[in-house]
Amino acid sequence: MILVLVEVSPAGEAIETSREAVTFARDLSAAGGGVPIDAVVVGSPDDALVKTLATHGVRRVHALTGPAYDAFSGAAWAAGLMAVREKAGAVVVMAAGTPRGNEVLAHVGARTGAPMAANVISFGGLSPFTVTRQVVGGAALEEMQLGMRPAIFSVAGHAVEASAADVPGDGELVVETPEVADADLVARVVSTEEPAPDLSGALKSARVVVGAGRGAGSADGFGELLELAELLDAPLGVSRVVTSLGWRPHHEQVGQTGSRISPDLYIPCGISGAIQHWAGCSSAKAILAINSDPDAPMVTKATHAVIGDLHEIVPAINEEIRRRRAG
Ligand SMILES: Cc1cc2nc3c(=O)[nH]c(=O)nc-3n(C[C@H](O)[C@H](O)[C@H](O)COP(=O)(O)OP(=O)(O)OC[C@H]3O[C@@H](n4cnc5c(N)ncnc54)[C@H](O)[C@@H]3O)c2cc1C
Repeated sequence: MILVLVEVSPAGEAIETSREAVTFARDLSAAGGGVPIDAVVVGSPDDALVKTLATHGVRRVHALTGPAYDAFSGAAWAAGLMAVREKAGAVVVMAAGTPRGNEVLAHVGARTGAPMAANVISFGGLSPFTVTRQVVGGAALEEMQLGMRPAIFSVAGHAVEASAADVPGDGELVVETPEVADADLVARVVSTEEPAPDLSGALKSARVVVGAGRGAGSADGFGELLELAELLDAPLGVSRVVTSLGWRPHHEQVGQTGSRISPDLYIPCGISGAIQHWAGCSSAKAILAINSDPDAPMVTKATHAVIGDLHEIVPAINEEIRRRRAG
């Protein structure tokens, strides 16, 4: 049996990436000759959720209930998943590659001693059980063999498109109340708050983005860069160093842990082009790098580059734009 942890939204629906994981499980099931797929959800699912999972091919929906499951705890969810797995004999344990999915599966891996592959995008065969997964924030792919059972892996978001099965599953609801040790409840969510409003929208959809990195020099070093951004009607996008130092707000960050941008023109000034920054800007159609180091990765990858001090080059560009517009 293939066991898939399905995360449920506050509205009581299976989240899209979990439905993608179930869709991925169907391919595995077919490769294994029709291995049944069971889902584990935390809490009491309503009929609509059970029906949705059945539509996606799920045979049984195991609902983990009890006070231990009132709030998220990676260890407690893993204990529940393990209890269902031992009772029902799963050979594969999966989840969506969300922060929670990866955390819970890491606990399952630690408890079983089996390796866990995070953010898998495809599987290459059952013997040996081989998967391909994203590493370095999606910048590289790695092939991994999962020789032990259960095979444990999470599915990277949007690696497959969630879809209904040709033949729906039975969708039988099984209520589970597994024992959870006190030690598994030590780290659990005690309160939640609404996320801050997403202010990065302009950055993600901009045609031109002016970038600024450590080369700006200090929190006071952004004057001419902001001026260039205003002249080009472009938002400012910055590196993580800049946000970590508190020079600019986090919603301006570009990269693996910031916004992914795809403008017609990106103008990174004083940004080295570390792989985590590149992950967020590599879709730019053209890059004009301004940097004092001719060997900086951003310079070597750029469409065009100006080598020198940004505090001299950017004011000169601003001046030229103003002069041409005045003319
Ligand atoms: C898990 C993880 C996630 C991360 N996520 C992100 C992310 O989302 N986004 C991100 O940006 N980083 C991210 N990082 C950090 C990343 O590895 C780099 O440390 C960061 O991008 C470097 O920022 P920087 O280019 O501004 O600084 P530096 O690497 O220090 O580069 C500064 C550049 O400025 C140039 N320079 C200096 N002075 C001048 C001047 N006067 N004029 C012109 N050029 C000048 C230098 O030649 C150099 O190329 C992440 C790191 C980790 C480990």
